[in-house]
Amino acid sequence: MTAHLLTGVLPYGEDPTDILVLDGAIAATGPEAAATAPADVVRHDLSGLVALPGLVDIHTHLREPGGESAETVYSGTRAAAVGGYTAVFAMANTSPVQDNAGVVEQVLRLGREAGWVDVHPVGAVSAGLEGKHLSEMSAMAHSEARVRVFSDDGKCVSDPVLMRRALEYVKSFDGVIAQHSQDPRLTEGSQMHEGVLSAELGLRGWPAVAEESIIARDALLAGHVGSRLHVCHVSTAGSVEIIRWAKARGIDVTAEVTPHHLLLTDEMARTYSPIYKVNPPLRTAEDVAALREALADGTIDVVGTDHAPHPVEDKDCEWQAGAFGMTGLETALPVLIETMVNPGAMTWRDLARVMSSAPARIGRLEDQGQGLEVGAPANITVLDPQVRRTVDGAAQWTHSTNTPYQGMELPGQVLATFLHGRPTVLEGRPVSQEA
Ligand SMILES: NC(=O)N[C@@H](CC(=O)O)C(=O)O
Ligand SMILES: [Zn+2]
Ligand SMILES: [Zn+2]
Repeated sequence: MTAHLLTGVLPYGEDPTDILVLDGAIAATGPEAAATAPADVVRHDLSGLVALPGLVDIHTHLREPGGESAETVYSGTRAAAVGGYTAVFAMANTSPVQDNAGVVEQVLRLGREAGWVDVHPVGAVSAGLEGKHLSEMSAMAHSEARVRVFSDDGKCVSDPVLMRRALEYVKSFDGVIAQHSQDPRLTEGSQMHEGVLSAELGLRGWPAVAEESIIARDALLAGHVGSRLHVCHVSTAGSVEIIRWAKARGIDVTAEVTPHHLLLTDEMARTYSPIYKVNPPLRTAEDVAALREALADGTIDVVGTDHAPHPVEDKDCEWQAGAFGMTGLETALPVLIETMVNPGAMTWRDLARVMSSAPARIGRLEDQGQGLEVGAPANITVLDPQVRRTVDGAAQWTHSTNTPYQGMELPGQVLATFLHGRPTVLEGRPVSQEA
């Protein structure tokens, strides 16, 4: 395997050093890196650029099988690599659903063939995402895909008995239930955040309580059975309070926030453009402030993109008819720099925690999220935090164009990504994996 020498990088934005990548691992840093490099090492001058451990996305929709008009495993994982990711958890709401060993192994294989990032299929909680009976959880856990994260994401596991059983069941293989917290009865026909603005715009509201009541219930259930709960895409200040309370009680709960909920508000609905239609909906400025604070203080553990590509026809329509979801893999890091790092709310080390090590731990990954120490697997992303770029959906690598940041200027660009010692991105562009 080719050796790579990354010269002049700033690990976690700190002191400059060289990093030697050899046989898929970080072999040496500092003066030793160049001194011990083999003669045929490939040198990359990355002076002054920030190096972070490869990012891990706990919440990605790759859409394959079944949704190839929006994304494929290939296009989605290539977009992930360009965004600085080295691993993604692929959500189960595909067609057929990832609710058995055969489908999760198919997604695993497609991910390996593509070679852009490590793909970890999420298993559905219920058969067919129907919320009635448990899926083949154990078969998925013990399959080659080694599934540890289970979710009906897109739908809420609303039946408390089924949720309790799922929480109990995953304990035997150290799994976690990742819940899409949305009470279905309280959100029938909902279009946007329920508040002053939904009344003004005449769009049916999605109340905060529909999220918060499910989180409270699930936290109590997880505590009761002594299991692990992960809360997907937390979007309200009230949810943050409940999670803080649950953690203080010692309940094993982790929480995730999306980049879009850290930056955008329900005000975007004034455009009536379904590009801003997402589940859970964009909330108020007060909610955004509470989410940022919770991410900084550790109440919210991770950033998950909830990358949700949709074909043009499902977004180029009136609000009511539009699909829920927005793309996010190629803009997550820029949005986090804009909302958390540049304002001084988080350091690069904090960012590495919420975008790499914590999601790897929640998903029980062994070869991701270990940092930039000698001996760690060489999963590395190198970015220029100074450059500012205007987002253009048509120029992104994802197959879909439903980015909510179209035309916005955001800081930061990933210039290089290394996956197990092999470059997947150089000079900001994907490196052909054909060789
Ligand atoms: N976030 C969304 O608005 N949509 C997601 C489903 C989900 O994450 O709940 C999708 O699959 O399109
Ligand atoms: Zn969801
Ligand atoms: Zn999702």
